[in-house]
Amino acid sequence: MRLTVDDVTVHLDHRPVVHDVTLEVAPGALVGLVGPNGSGKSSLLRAVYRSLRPRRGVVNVGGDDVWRLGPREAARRTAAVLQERDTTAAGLSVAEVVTLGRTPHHGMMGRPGASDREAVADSLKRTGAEHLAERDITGLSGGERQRVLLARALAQHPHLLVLDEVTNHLDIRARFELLALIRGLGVTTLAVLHDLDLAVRFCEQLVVLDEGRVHAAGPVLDVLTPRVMADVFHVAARVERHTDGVVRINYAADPLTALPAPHPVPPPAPNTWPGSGSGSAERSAAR
Ligand SMILES: Nc1ncnc2c1ncn2[C@@H]1O[C@H](COP(=O)(O)OP(=O)(O)OP(=O)(O)O)[C@@H](O)[C@H]1O
Repeated sequence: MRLTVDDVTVHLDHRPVVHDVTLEVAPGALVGLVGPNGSGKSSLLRAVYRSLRPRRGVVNVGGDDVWRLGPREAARRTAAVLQERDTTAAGLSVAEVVTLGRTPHHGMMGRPGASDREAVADSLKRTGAEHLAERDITGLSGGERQRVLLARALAQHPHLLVLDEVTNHLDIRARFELLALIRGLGVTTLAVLHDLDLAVRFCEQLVVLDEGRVHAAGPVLDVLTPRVMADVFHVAARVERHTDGVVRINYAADPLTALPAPHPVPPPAPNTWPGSGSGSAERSAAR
């Protein structure tokens, strides 16, 4: 399903923190929502997953304004994975936590049936968390826990997934694994990502928020120009597609002042490190 956010303004504490934001996520696409601290990313996301009512504007999922749907119908469409440590699940097994994702389908009082058990098993499998099913949720590592929370969201069978900094606190391998998993899901996803290096690698499209407004939106290479890197993120960097096809950020030697060279500098050839012996070969060749 398609997500459209149309002219949304969000107030917190009687002041606007998100101003007139319009954006779109095509069905099945993964769009990264990036921006500096305090730019309004989480507040905008809250308006999308129906936790903070916008002062103005419309959030539309699959053709319906989510703020006009009942909470249960909205929960059937949208699942959120957030960065906060969710203590409501303390004492539950992983399988029980993932089963909570089925609540919008069978209701608070309803008992999970065969289709719910199937959905739980399937989402544990898709997230590689089957082996954790009987573990207590509180005893998991940060990476394991994020997988389980993603499994709970998938068990909801959402049409839209919203993710708020789900890679925080994960080690580098776990970050790559989680984002590769999310990208492979094929579910329409809007993800707040703090780590720009991961955002450019895994998202085809980005929305850059700055001071609550959309500063730029579109394909990564069009959006993260040196100008935007400087004006919004206040660092000197170029975002480039390297010869291996991967988009990477090339930061200046001193990212706080100078721009890097226009093209990535190739890494030194093997055996040219000081003391490796080939330096002397080079020197003799130069003689
Ligand atoms: N509960 C609140 N009450 C009042 N102001 C808030 C509240 N939560 C956030 N804000 C303010 O709203 C603005 C946007 O905050 P928000 O958390 O949406 O930004 P963010 O881009 O997600 O930030 P970060 O990258 O630091 O997580 C900030 O100025 C913040 O101080």
